[in-house]
Amino acid sequence: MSLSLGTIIPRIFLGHVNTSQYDDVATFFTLTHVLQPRSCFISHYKLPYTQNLKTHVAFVSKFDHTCSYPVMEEEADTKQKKFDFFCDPDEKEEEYSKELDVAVRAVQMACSLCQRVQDTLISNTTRSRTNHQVHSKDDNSPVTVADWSVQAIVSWILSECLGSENISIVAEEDVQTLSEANASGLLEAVVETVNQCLAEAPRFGVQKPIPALGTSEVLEIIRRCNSIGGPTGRFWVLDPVDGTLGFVRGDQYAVALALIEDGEVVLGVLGCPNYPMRKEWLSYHHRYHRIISKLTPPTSETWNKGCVLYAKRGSGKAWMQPLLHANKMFVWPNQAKQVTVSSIDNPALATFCEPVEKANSSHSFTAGLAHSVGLRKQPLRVYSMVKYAAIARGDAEVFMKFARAGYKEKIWDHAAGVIIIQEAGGVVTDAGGRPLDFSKGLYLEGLDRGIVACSGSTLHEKIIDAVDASWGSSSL
Ligand SMILES: Nc1ncnc2c1ncn2[C@@H]1O[C@H](COP(=O)(O)OS(=O)(=O)O)[C@@H](OP(=O)(O)O)[C@H]1O
Ligand SMILES: [Mg+2]
Repeated sequence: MSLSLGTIIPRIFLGHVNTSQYDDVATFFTLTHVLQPRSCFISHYKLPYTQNLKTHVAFVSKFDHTCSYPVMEEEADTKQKKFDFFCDPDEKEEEYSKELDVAVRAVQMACSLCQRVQDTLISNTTRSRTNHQVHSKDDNSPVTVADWSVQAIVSWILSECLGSENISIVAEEDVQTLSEANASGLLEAVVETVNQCLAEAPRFGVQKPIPALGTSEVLEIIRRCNSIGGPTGRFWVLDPVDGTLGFVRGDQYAVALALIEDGEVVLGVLGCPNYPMRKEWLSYHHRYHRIISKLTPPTSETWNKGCVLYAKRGSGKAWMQPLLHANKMFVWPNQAKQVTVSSIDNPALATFCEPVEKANSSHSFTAGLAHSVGLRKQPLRVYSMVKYAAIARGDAEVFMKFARAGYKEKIWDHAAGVIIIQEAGGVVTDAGGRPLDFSKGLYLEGLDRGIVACSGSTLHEKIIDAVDASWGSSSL
């Protein structure tokens, strides 16, 4: 077993630790009754130990709490017994805990990075923004320093904390633009943004890189997020800045990270840095919220705008944390509260949300559906996966998206949001009522017409029936 940042140590462990990357070779003895829960993370590259073979001291840490524990020597014939203990049924509950913990910290850091970049973007003039900070992709959608920088830091944190040999990531950005000869200014800005963010890592309980990352390392950590997904194995899915249009306009956007195993989403983490303190403000452009926040500054005790939502498959629970305040230390679970979907099932009282851009979803088709099922309120048009967050938090009841024919939905635009809604008690399917299929590579292949997410099955069934009834006469 070789140790690195993020190595998991069973509470009961017998064996030798190969620390060949360091000066010493440590003999590692059983860690008996030392940790609750039964696993911990090594947060120091160096594992100090005494020369005394009977009483070793391991410095272990579950991110924030660095402690030292006496380690007792064990007899070799107890090995099997210890192994059985390690595989007890409680282990199930621990499944993906380490991944979730790391993913939430990564998304918290990403949100902090994005807030900084968005503040700079909207305070700069339109001219300088166009020239330096916002770029167009081949499909004319915008991409910013924040997209590449978030991809870099998430890639770095997952690899450092979970072991790079196990990390496979599907993510939205590639390094083509950054690698072009005329992109040196942009690349420099990305490297600076990445290092500025990672310098803050200890506040989030993550070790920072020493020395800071160089240009080629930053390019490499972005580039290696080039997995293509598929039906088997484990891979992460990242949308570094979902709703980039909302982001550059100073409005809503999200950071979305999910873990997929054998084609199923098993973890979802969704950062919504501009989620307002009051749900009614979702329907206003974010600049109103900025003005209001300035008039009534939040105290450290109140829930500021912005949150991170997360859920583990099969837990039946979804959670929400506030973003970490400046100068505060992240201590798990960082004031997390459970969230559940709304109990409203009367369409007349329900709120439905949809994409802001009518190019992304037919507003006229959803208006017809809304009318036929009796949804009476104005649609809530919000950029990005913040719509999924609104359903999971109980702030809206329905989300519908009907893209133009031929558009293929990407897995990173939905994975994190889908599992969070499902674990919060809601339902998400395609317009034929079938689950979204994350096992077919980068796209939601086979998606039937559109996506319908609801707080409950009553509303969901009504909408699915209405789609069938009106599809033939639609122009989609
Ligand atoms: N033509 C078309 N049709 C459907 N969907 C599209 C289309 N073009 C882009 N996209 C994807 O939509 C993501 C933006 O989120 P939304 O779909 O919620 O739209 S909106 O931003 O609120 O208008 C957006 O995510 P980001 O690229 O991360 O911003 C895209 O992946
Ligand atoms: Mg997206």
